[in-house]
Amino acid sequence: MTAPLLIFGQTGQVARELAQLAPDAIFLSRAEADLSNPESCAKAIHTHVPRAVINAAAYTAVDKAEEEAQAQVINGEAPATMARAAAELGCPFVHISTDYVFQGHGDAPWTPDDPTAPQNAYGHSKLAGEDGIRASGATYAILRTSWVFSTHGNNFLKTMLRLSETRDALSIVDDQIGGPTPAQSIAEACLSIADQLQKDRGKSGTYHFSGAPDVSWKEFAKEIFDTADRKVAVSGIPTSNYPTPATRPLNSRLDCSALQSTFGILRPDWRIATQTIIDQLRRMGEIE
Ligand SMILES: NC(=O)C1=CN([C@@H]2O[C@H](COP(=O)(O)OP(=O)(O)OC[C@H]3O[C@@H](n4cnc5c(N)ncnc54)[C@H](OP(=O)(O)O)[C@@H]3O)[C@@H](O)[C@H]2O)C=CC1
Ligand SMILES: Cc1cn([C@H]2C[C@H](O)[C@@H](COP(=O)(O)OP(=O)(O)O[C@H]3O[C@@H](C)C(=O)[C@@H](O)[C@H]3O)O2)c(=O)[nH]c1=O
Ligand SMILES: [Mg+2]
Repeated sequence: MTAPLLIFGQTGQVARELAQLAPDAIFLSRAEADLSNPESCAKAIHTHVPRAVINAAAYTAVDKAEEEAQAQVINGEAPATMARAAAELGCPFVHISTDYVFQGHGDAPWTPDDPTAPQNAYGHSKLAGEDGIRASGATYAILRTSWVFSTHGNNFLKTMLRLSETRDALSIVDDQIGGPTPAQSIAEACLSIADQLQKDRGKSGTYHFSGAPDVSWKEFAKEIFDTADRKVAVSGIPTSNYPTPATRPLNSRLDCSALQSTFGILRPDWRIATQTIIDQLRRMGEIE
């Protein structure tokens, strides 16, 4: 019998897509492994002796993270502790990180080696997790992605569809640019990376992965409304006109070429997934 694939997270956007693609994997809920108790996560890895570990759990409420110390433990300490346990067993560790580790100046796509400078507490917590994993001694892949959306959970696409039920005009920031990324594509990438790392530990490292083309949140919103046949007038506003507790980077473009050359994984066109997800939400009766 081959050892199982062990996945932290069960209810999140990426975790649910992983469950579709890898039904035989073991998925750990918060009750089974609570990331606010990192040792419980290390223990789970030692109990299951997996062939690889994927961490799809995280604290993702960006504004709330500004005042919740828990985010630092869940995103910072837990992944580092998991990676050390994986190193002890010699199994690869695949982890998802974020564009929010970057400062966000300029307009060039960030490469994996570019200097990081998070602008908010969530970004700091995710960078701490990355640093801990890189220092763990594990064979690892840190996959930085951005603007994740799917039929499940909380995401910008679902927020826009919800707002369109009651609003005929919306103001959306048009000076934050990035790549919306379907959760399903991230799940596919994580599974392929886990398999490839098992065969070739030399691929260990930090990589970028986001949907193409890069757009502003306003352009993403417009595509969502066009695709779902919603009549909403969208006007672009600068970030300064949409104050939030957490500062977001303006330039979230990610250079994904290293992932392509090392793992053969291409950027997905997020417009195709937008159509697919809206069709699915209709079939599920969640939208008209
Ligand atoms: N969402 C986005 O736009 C982006 C996400 N990312 C990263 O991608 C990864 C996946 O994100 P996504 O799928 O959107 O996340 P979601 O917010 O959809 O899901 C988060 C998951 O983490 C679990 N979780 C949260 N806290 C704990 C805890 N203390 N112990 C155990 N499990 C916990 C949640 O479980 P429960 O249901 O019990 O709360 C849930 O299953 C994360 O690492 C995130 O940082 C990167 C860039 C963009
Ligand atoms: C609802 C709304 C949002 N916005 C803006 C606010 C923000 O800049 C942008 C997106 O809003 P959100 O709250 O979805 O963004 P946010 O939760 O910050 O999304 C981020 O989540 C974390 C987990 C990540 O790692 C990032 O990659 C990114 O996806 O849209 C408007 O301009 N008008 C609106 O009516
Ligand atoms: Mg959010």
